[in-house]
Amino acid sequence: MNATVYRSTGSWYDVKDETGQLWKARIKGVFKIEGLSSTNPIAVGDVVSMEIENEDTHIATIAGIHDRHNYISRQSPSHRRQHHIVASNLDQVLLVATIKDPRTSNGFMDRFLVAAEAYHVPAILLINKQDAWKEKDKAKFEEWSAIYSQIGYQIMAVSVQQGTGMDGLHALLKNKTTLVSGHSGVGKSSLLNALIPGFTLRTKEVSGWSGKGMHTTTFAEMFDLPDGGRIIDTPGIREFGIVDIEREELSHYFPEMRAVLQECQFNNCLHVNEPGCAVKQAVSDGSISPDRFASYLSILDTIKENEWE
Ligand SMILES: Nc1nc2c(ncn2[C@@H]2O[C@H](COP(=O)(O)OP(=O)(O)OP(=O)(O)O)[C@@H](O)[C@H]2O)c(=O)[nH]1
Ligand SMILES: [Zn+2]
Repeated sequence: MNATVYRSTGSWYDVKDETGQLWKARIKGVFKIEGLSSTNPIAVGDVVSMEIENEDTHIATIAGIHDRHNYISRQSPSHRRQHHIVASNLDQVLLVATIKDPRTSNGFMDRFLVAAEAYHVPAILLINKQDAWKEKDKAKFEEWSAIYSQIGYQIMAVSVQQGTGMDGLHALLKNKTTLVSGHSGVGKSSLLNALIPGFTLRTKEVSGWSGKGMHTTTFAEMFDLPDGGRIIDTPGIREFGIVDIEREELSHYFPEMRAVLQECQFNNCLHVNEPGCAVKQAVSDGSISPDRFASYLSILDTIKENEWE
């Protein structure tokens, strides 16, 4: 029987079978996913084949894993050469961001988009707290909207608190598996509460009193949407690592640069100060946003640093 992984807590997984029944499952045997050394053999979103161990207690064994369409991983903090798979089989990733209180930086959004490109997952930018915008904030949204929609990203404004823009969001999420991300304070919890019935309850249930304080789970968790579709929450994960990107390939993850870089004079052009650079030309004639180019240079810099570590 096939089942989908909804939650992972160490060696146990919550899986849902095709009839919608939940099971507590553990792995039988050894899993090795070729070409990738990961700290977790199974991740949220994985489709597994499951064998029932105990019908009454709903305990099952995971006997195999189906090929992943895609996945998002990050570098393991303790083992730099190993990856931790955050989630798999995603239709899209959604970044919750804000223009004020707090202001999400362009750099942060662009790093998210580069990661999404590198993992081949479509990305959506959801700009929350529209209700709090003054004229200059509206202007900022218009500016972002022009930049990002022109290069092919969905960007939309909402107020989770007031419910504005939520119809459009529901339409985007319907029947899709969407991983939701965002830094602290942007209203991600408020959003998930609005989308997922019982979200607060579920979160409380997985947290516990450890003696040192409430510990909240840092595992990704998947939830069903009432109208079809699934949401993956990644508590505690602030940013996906841009793992394994070479300096020479970074510009391929900026769609607007990808479109012109064949015209650079040198085919290994990094678009920094090489002569005959089509990307720099596009920045100066206004067809590539200077903010996006600044993000490119700043990410390029961090890749340079990594090489020396
Ligand atoms: N004005 C306004 N405030 C909002 C909106 N959505 C959420 N907030 C507020 O923003 C603050 C942060 O919201 P949370 O939902 O806790 O944000 P979070 O991103 O989960 O943040 P952490 O819990 O720190 O990870 C709260 O005070 C919310 O009431 C909105 O649409 N408009
Ligand atoms: Zn160039």
